[in-house]
Amino acid sequence: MNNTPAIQLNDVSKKYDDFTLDSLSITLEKGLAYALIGPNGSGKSTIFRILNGLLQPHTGSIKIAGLSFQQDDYFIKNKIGYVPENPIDHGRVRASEVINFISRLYPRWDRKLCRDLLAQCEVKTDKPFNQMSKGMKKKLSLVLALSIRPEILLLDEPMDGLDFFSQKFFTEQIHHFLQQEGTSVLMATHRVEDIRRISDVLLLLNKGRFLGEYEKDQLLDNWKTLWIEQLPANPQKVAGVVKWEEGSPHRLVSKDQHKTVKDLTTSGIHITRTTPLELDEILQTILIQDGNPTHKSA
Ligand SMILES: Nc1ncnc2c1ncn2[C@@H]1O[C@H](COP(=O)(O)OP(=O)(O)OP(=O)(O)O)[C@@H](O)[C@H]1O
Repeated sequence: MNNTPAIQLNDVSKKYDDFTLDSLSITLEKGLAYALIGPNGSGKSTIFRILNGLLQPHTGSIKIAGLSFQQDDYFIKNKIGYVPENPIDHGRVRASEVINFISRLYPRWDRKLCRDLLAQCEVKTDKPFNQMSKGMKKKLSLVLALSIRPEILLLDEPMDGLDFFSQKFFTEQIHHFLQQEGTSVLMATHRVEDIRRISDVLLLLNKGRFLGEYEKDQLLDNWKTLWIEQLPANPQKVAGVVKWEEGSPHRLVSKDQHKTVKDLTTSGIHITRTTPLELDEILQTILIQDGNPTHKSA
């Protein structure tokens, strides 16, 4: 089996007047789904454009399936299915002509898959592109990206503008590619449902700075809310505690429930209840606090 990573970024940086993508080094393993998460303007689309070869970084090196753009631009582009945040504007050209044109650029183009996907998600191809609705354009963009039978799917807000049925339909298609075709996925999204349904690993970014990678299931297992009647003298010193709120009972949020339980038990503090945390609260806490415990009074 080929274990070459899907994507490797080493010390990649990009500078605009008021924004710097700061020395990003990450490795994305083959066959996994990664969610790129960060507030508006944190650099997600910039990373996608760099990965597509549309934007040159100021420093660093990029490998896609072990290949670099300098040596293998053509081979790399054949491997990537890209859904941009805003679909490319094809003006008055009909969707059928767009499909025809794109199909000739990709050697692995799957004509039957394209036809089936278009029929199932009800995209009509006889309309000029600029007369299609926002959701229809996004669906066409997804169908095109999947029909090239990509090794790597780069999805920038893929569900933005889609109705519920289409969201479900394309989530299933992405799962199919992940599980049956070994495709690797990198998806930028602000939607917690998409992170929950599609991703294995979360990559967190804030203001151009990479905060770290987290396995989604581990995050949900480790982060818990612990309810206690008696507050420790120094809650910030209890292992794993990232924030606490005074109340009756007091609420402790732990990023490592086992360590926190052990510490509290050693101090003789009784935990009345342990409850799960929503993924959005976990992500928000990591993004806002950047590792520093916070406290809310009653
Ligand atoms: N061509 C450009 N010239 C100057 N600044 C740019 C350019 N493109 C992006 N930026 C800036 O880079 C920063 C990151 O933008 P980017 O689009 O990568 O963020 P994002 O995380 O995708 O945001 P969002 O979640 O809102 O889509 C922003 O401050 C943006 O204004």
